[in-house]
Amino acid sequence: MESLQVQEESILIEKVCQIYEKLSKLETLKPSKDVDNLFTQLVHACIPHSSINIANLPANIQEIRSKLIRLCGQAEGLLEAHFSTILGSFKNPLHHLNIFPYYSNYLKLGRLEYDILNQHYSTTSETPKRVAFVGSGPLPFTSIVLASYHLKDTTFHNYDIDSTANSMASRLVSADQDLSKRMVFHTADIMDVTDELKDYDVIFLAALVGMNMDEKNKVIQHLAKYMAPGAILMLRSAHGARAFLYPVVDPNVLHGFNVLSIFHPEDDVINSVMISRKFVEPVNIDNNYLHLDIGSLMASSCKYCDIQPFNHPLGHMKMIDESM
Ligand SMILES: C[S@@+](CC[C@H](N)C(=O)[O-])C[C@H]1O[C@@H](n2cnc3c(N)ncnc32)[C@H](O)[C@@H]1O
Repeated sequence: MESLQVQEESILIEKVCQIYEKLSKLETLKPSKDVDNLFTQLVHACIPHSSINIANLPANIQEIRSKLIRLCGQAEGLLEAHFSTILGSFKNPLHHLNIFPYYSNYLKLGRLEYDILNQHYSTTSETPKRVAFVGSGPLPFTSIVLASYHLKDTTFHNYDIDSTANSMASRLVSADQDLSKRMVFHTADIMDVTDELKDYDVIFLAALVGMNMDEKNKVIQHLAKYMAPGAILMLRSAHGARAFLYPVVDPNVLHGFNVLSIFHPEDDVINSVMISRKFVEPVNIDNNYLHLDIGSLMASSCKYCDIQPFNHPLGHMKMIDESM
């Protein structure tokens, strides 16, 4: 690695550790000038470094990273609850969403996720009718943005383990004729939700559900078990130094799914977007049933990892899934 890059990365790591030290000493992570200032510094420090490979960092930095991700998750939850409370005081909260400082980021992320979903969802012009968002929180902006601007006939089922988050979230849409009917809220740990998961054409998994690799993989394997064959799983991950802020989803552990593409934004959208499709029915090859597990055969690069299947050894396999 170039010495300049090594130098830049050690400056970044020094800065991240300094910010972590200050955040970890704060009484509370509720929105305040100090908290906002520290997180703004953290985001501005991380965004430019998309080439750093977090997996190569030493154990002590990895430990700081996993603690920092939890602090970021806590602060995000408190920030969303704070603004959801303010928005809930308006007659129609949906007319005031832009008071949230990162609303434009959600508009961009929603557009990005919609475009990627649109590209892979289906060769026919149909759109998903039932979408679940897992980890919707007190400010379910992704569901609101998709329902308002992109998927106007789709019903959104929002799952959150926290009943307070759900009552705050449902308050935001209750005054709206359309969204009050198309936004449903379920209070549950997603790990306890089983059969109903097969009812969804698309499931979004929030970045903050599963705060480390093990927890994230447990949720993904649970979804793999209960989702309908061919249904789409949209995941939020992180790339480069953005992985100091959010958990990373490793495409190679998505057993049960074909990873169709991964997009790493270069602008101020923090999350990477990964789209995958649950395996279709087993394919009968000369009477030996075989699950289509080409995920592990996939080649992937970085930047825009539009994962293309190799000419895999079973090339003669009849693909039920038209998008292969
Ligand atoms: C604060 S929101 C933030 C969503 C954020 N925009 C994202 O993409 O992650 C994350 C929510 O996930 C919820 N959550 C965490 N683990 C969960 C689980 N196992 N089942 C359902 N909801 C969960 C938390 O209660 C929290 O409200």
